[in-house]
Amino acid sequence: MPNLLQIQALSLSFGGLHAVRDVTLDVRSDEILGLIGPNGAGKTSLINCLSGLYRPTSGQIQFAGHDLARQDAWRIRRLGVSRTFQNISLISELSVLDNVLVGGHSAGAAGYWASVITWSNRKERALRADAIALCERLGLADCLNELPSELPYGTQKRIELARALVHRPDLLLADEPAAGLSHGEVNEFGELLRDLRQEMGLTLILVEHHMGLINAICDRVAVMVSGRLVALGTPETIRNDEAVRAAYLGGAGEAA
Ligand SMILES: Nc1ncnc2c1ncn2[C@@H]1O[C@H](COP(=O)(O)OP(=O)(O)OP(=O)(O)O)[C@@H](O)[C@H]1O
Repeated sequence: MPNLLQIQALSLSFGGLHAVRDVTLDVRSDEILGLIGPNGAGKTSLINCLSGLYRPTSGQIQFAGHDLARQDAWRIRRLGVSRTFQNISLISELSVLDNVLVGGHSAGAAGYWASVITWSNRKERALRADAIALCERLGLADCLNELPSELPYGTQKRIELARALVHRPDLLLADEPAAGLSHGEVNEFGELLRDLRQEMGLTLILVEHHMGLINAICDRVAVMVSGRLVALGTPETIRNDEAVRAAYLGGAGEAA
């Protein structure tokens, strides 16, 4: 499989704190790559660099022929990279459908309001139809007009996922999507991600502490410790890697 994303010698520092240290990593088209590591290992910081929320201190990020390392977040999103956040960030005053539509609008160059003014009605209608179809696919058809806060947590997670997928990204960065879900919901969510990868031709980077989910759906797993990439391989290889077990799996990661 060709590489969709190439991360080369990427580092990010906050003053003297090295959150990401010299990470080099290729992500293949259509793969699900798990990103694991203890708390504070730098997983979210790496994702934040990929999505343009943080500017890396040094290094390169090549995505489908574009250099992302010094791009603004909205431009990265328009190039086809989307993300979900550790903490659900839905807009409580908007309905489920409007929350999802905001995801489609924010892929525009100047953000939601400018695009509301400039988008043609035809594009608006197409986006709306697309958002409704996606909501139906994610099991949200019955709650399109409800407020997210009145819905169960697992449903809110699916709304967030719909919002990230509505502009049809090529790469989805999912930051702890299983956090807070029950055992059954985690399994369902994993199956959904795997199916969506197939249906939408998605490539996924999945930051997760839930090892059951990582083992169930990831093609490869990357392990970060103290900002560094310390191992990369199939879930089975990573499970049996002594150094990884010592650094991580024997500690925080075993719980899930
Ligand atoms: N904006 C920031 N300013 C200062 N330090 C930060 C900032 N963001 C992250 N850090 C620090 O960078 C390090 C890596 O944090 P990061 O959140 O990337 O780790 P993580 O692997 O995602 O952890 P967790 O699994 O707990 O989410 C931590 O020491 C954290 O405190």
